[in-house]
Amino acid sequence: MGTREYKYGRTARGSHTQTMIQVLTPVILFIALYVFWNVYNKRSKTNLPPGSFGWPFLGETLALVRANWDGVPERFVEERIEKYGSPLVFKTSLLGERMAVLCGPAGHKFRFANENKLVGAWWPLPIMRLFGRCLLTIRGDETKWMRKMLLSYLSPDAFATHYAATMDVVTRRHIDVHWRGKEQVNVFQTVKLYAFELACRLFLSLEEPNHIAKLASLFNIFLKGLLELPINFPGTWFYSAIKARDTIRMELMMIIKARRVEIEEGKVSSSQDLLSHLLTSSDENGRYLTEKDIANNILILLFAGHDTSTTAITFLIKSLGEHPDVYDKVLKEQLEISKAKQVGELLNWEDIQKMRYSWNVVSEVMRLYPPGFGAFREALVDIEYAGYTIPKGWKIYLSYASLHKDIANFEDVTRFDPSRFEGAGPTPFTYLPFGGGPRMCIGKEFARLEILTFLHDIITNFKWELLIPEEKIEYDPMPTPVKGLPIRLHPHQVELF
Ligand code: HEM
Repeated sequence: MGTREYKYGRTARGSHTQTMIQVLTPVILFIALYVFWNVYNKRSKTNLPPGSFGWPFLGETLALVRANWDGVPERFVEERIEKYGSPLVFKTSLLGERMAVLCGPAGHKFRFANENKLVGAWWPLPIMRLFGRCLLTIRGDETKWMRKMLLSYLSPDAFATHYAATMDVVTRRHIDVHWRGKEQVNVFQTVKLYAFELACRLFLSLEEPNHIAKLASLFNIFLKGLLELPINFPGTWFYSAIKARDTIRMELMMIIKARRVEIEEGKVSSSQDLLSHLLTSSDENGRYLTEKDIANNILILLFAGHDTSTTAITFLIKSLGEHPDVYDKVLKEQLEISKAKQVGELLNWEDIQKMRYSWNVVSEVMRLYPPGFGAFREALVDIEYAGYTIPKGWKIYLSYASLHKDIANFEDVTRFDPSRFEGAGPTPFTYLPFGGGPRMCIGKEFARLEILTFLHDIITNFKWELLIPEEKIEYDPMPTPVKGLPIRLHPHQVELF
C-alpha cells in the first residue's frame, strides 16, 4: 500500500515535472530568441534609422494590422514618428522583412527620383509567387518596355477614340440588371461585380454572364491567397490560390489562342479589346509580347484594377450619401452633360472632360480613403537618407494613408472638402492616389473613365441613403465597409432631362 502510494506520488510528481518542462521550454526558447534578436539588431550598425524591429519573425506586423482593423492605418506611422522624433524615416520589421518606412512628401519624391537606380520594385512573397513575370514584378529596362506596350491600350488617346462609349454601354447594362428595380443594394459586392464585368469586356470581350461569374469566383479565391502565408500545401488558402491562378491562366491561354486564329482569319479587328491590341502590336523593333506575358499581364491588370476601382466607387457612394449638398452639385453637373445630348446618346471622352467638379469629389474620396494602401520597394544599394543608412537589401515602405491624412499637408484633415482640388490643388507630393514617377499607375485614365461613367449613370438615375450611417471601416489592406455598405435606393421620380 505504502509502496503504491509512493509509486503513485512519484508518477504524479513526474508528470508534473514533465508538464513544467513542456511549458517552460518554448518560453525559455522564445526569451533566448528575443534577447538574441535585440542584441543582433543593435550590433555596430549605429547609423540605422531609429525604430524597433519588434518581435522575432512577427516584427511589428501585428501593430500595422491592428491599426488597419481599427480603420486608422495612418496610426502606425504617426505613433512611430512621434516616438522616435524622426519625421522622415524609421526602421521596423514587417512581413518578415527589415524595412525603412519613408514618411511624408520627401519620401515619395526620393522614391520617384531614384526608381531603378537606388530602389527597385519589390512585393511580398505571395504576390511575387502568384503573379510570376509581369509588369508588377519585373525591374529595369524591361519594365519600361512592358509599360509602353500596355500603355498603348490604356492611354487617354486610346480611350478618346475607342472605349468611352463601350464603357457606358457596359455600365448602363450593369445598372439595369443589378440596381434598377431594387430597393436595397450592397454596394461593395455589386460594384465589385461591375469592375470585373467591365474589365472582362474591355480586356477580353467576354460578355456571357455565366462565364464571367465562373472567372470571378476563381479570381476571388486567387485574391485571398495574396494575403496569406506562401505555404503551398493542400488545405491552405495559398494552395487554393495557386490552383485558381493556374485555371485562370489556362482559360486565358485558350482565349488568347482562339483570338489569334480569329485575327488571322480577319474575323475581329485589332482594336476590339486589350487582347487583340496586344496580339497585334509590336514595338519599333518588331518585338511582340509572348502569349504567356499577355496572360500574366491581363491577370495583373484584372487584379490592379479590381479592388482599387471598387474601393473608390464604394466610398464615393458613401461620401455622396453623407453629404447631400455635394450630391446636389454633382447631380447638377451631370445633368448639364445629359441635357446637351440626344436621348440615349452614349458618353464620350469630351463629356468626361467636363466632369470637373465630379472629379474633385472623387479626388477627395481617394484622399480620405486611398484605394492603394502604399508602395513597397527594395534598396538596391546602401542608401544614405536623411542622415541615416538604409542597407542594401532592406525593403522600403511608404504609406498613402499617412501622407493624405497628415495635418502638415491638409488643413482640417478629416473634413470632406472637394474644394481642396480647385485651382492648383494640393502641394506636389502630398496627394498621390495613383503613385507617381516611372512606376505610376498605368490604369489611371481607365479608372477615371470607369469611375466617372459609373457616377454619371448612377446619379442621374438614383438618390440613396446609407442604411448603416456609422458603418465601421476596416483596412484589409484596402478600406472596406465591414457590412459592404448597404444602401436604400430612391429612383428619381420626375424626368430630370
Ligand atoms: C481608383 C483606381 C486605382 C488606384 C487608386 C490605383 C492606384 C495605384 C497605385 C498607387 C499604383 C502604384 C503602386 C506603386 O507605386 O508601387 C498603381 C500601380 C498600378 N496600377 Fe493602379 N490604381 C487604380 C486602378 C487601376 C486600374 C483600373 C488598372 C488597370 C487597368 C491599374 C493597373 C495598375 C498597374 C499595372 C500598376 C503597376 C505599375 C508598375 O508597377 O509599373 N490600376 N496603381
